Amino acid sequence: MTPTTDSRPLLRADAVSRRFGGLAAVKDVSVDLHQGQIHAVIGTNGAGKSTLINLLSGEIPVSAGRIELNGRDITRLAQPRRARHGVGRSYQRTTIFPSFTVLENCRLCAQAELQRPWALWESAGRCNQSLAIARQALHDAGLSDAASSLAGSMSHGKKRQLEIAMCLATRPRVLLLDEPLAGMGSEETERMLSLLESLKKEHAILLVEHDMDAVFRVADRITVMVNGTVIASGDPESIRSNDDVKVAYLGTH
Ligand SMILES: Nc1ncnc2c1ncn2[C@@H]1O[C@H](COP(=O)(O)OP(=O)(O)OP(=O)(O)O)[C@@H](O)[C@H]1O
Repeated sequence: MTPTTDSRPLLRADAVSRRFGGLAAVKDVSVDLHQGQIHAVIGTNGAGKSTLINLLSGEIPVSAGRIELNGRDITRLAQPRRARHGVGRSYQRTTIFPSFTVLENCRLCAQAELQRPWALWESAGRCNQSLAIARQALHDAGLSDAASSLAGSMSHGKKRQLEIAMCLATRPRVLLLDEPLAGMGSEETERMLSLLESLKKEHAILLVEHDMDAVFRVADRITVMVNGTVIASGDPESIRSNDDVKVAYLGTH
């Protein structure tokens, strides 16, 4: 069920901006992420979408604006602390450890979140808590059957699924997903879209994605960025019929 917009957002960005020298990569952008919703951010190359994710995840600091998680100001928290408070992210490029098994990849993420860095390399069997979390993450990401496969030997689509599982192993409440469908075939895309639909029940999801068919199918809300600014935000129907969006992004009148 899609929540009403007056329910409290899990993550809220209020007029965030980020400059790189003379370039305003993100300008006064506000977005709300609610549990039960997929909020897609679309825009042309260089529009500022990945920078926005980096600002929300804490990878880079804002130049201006405020970010709240569940009503709490997290603007000044660095990425590791935001992650511990429930902000998880995936990256545009695959970030798995290819020579480890699928389960080990997830266990390392779970262990990092449990803050036992001194135990990072101990055998999986001895670390029951992180192992249980990792197995749950694999289950939620639909990868239980691949637990003992070498991560590097899997298909591109399964690797992207593993990245989601690794993110889930940090037990986030918010998922910031940067192009999870990139490079996928149609079958892999379908599997990922079903996964996103099931994950939104328990999470607030921000989806940056270039595959417009997919975005318009799964998004509950869409924000359109051009040159660092938001030109439109609303439900998919209102975005599809928005004249500014048609001209600036979809390329039609
Ligand atoms: N670390 C950085 N230093 C300087 N400029 C940057 C940095 N990161 C991003 N930019 C610039 O900020 C602008 C926005 O980049 P960003 O990667 O956020 O766009 P995007 O919408 O994610 O693009 P794409 O769809 O191609 O991934 C671009 O002009 C980019 O060159």
